[in-house]
Amino acid sequence: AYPKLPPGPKTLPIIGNIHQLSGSQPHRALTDLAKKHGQVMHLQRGEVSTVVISSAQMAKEALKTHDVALVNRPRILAAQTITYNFQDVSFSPYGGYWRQMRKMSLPVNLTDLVFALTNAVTCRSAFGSRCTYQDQLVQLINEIIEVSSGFDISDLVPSKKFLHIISGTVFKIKKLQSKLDPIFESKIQEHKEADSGEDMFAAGTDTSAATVLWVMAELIRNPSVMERAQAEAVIKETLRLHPPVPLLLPRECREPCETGGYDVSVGTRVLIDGWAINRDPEFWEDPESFKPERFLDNGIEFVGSNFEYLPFGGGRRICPGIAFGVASVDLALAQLVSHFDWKLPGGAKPESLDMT
Ligand code: HEM
Repeated sequence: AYPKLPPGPKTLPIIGNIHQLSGSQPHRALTDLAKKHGQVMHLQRGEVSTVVISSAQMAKEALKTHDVALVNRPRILAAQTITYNFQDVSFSPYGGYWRQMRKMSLPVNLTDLVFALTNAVTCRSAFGSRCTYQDQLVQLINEIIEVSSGFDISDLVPSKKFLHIISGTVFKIKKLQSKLDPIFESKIQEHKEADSGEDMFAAGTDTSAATVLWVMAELIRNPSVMERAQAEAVIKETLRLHPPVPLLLPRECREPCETGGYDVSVGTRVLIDGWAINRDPEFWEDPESFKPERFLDNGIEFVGSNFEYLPFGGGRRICPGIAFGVASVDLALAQLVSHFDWKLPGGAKPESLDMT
């Protein structure tokens, strides 16, 4: 017998439904289609048979009941190339290697990391871009701090120039300068030649950064929230309305299963529309409004046990970076919100912010 496929829009020859998904925000197109065809919907995207899930109840079936059946990722070409044949966590097939990779942890030198962080922040603010020579720069800055501490002979006996030469200080400083200059030169050169596209791309795809920016946008539009900002509730509400990975990462069926009464066969791509689910009026009162208060006492957590809230996905392939991601967002926001008042330039109205 033929498998019982979920309902879906009519397909065209060869392309199937691709024409209905063009544009930069497929989650919005999928959410609109699901309103017509249902919370479990079938689409043909070229050769790829795809099931789209757009409700908490169906997401629970997919991520909990059928977690093992739907635990694989599709073999996306870009991922295959960039990760040298799926050697990363996100796209490696389910199995021993993936399990090992998820567990992997390394000892770190916290001092180096913190230094690198503050340096990276400074570097980005000063130059507007990432530092190619960050390691060398950190090393150089350490040495510069050492010779600038005011305890060098040249600082203690400033008038006796010959001492500065004999002690080697002058030579040391000149050497530091000769190492530092080319780094600054190359930064200036890069800046002149910059096609800022790459940077924009990096920033746009960085989940934590995207979250911080969305929080800031929401706080500018909702100044009263800014005052009584309960950081975690604000972050949760922002991730509800603006999940940086709105369709989670795609799954691929590895064992036949049934979702919502429909058959899902091996090889079918399964997309979970977190964006639609996070805004489902059945669960969320006034779902389009930014109201962090709703998270103060609803007990909803990031960890994927509430299937009406899926910013980090769920099941075995849930995001392993939740704690890290939330901490980074929290850290950045604490700096931004507590030290500055934020308004739009030129007296622009907060309502004029483009929230798409
Ligand atoms: C606000 C920040 C972040 C958001 C919203 C986010 C969201 C997500 C989502 C939706 C998935 C797909 C889960 C699924 O398929 O059910 C995912 C997977 C993943 N995330 Fe995150 N993420 C964030 C930060 C991070 C950070 C900081 C790291 C690493 C330090 C990270 C590492 C990963 C990895 C490795 C996977 C693939 C897991 C697997 O396939 O087994 N994420 N993330």
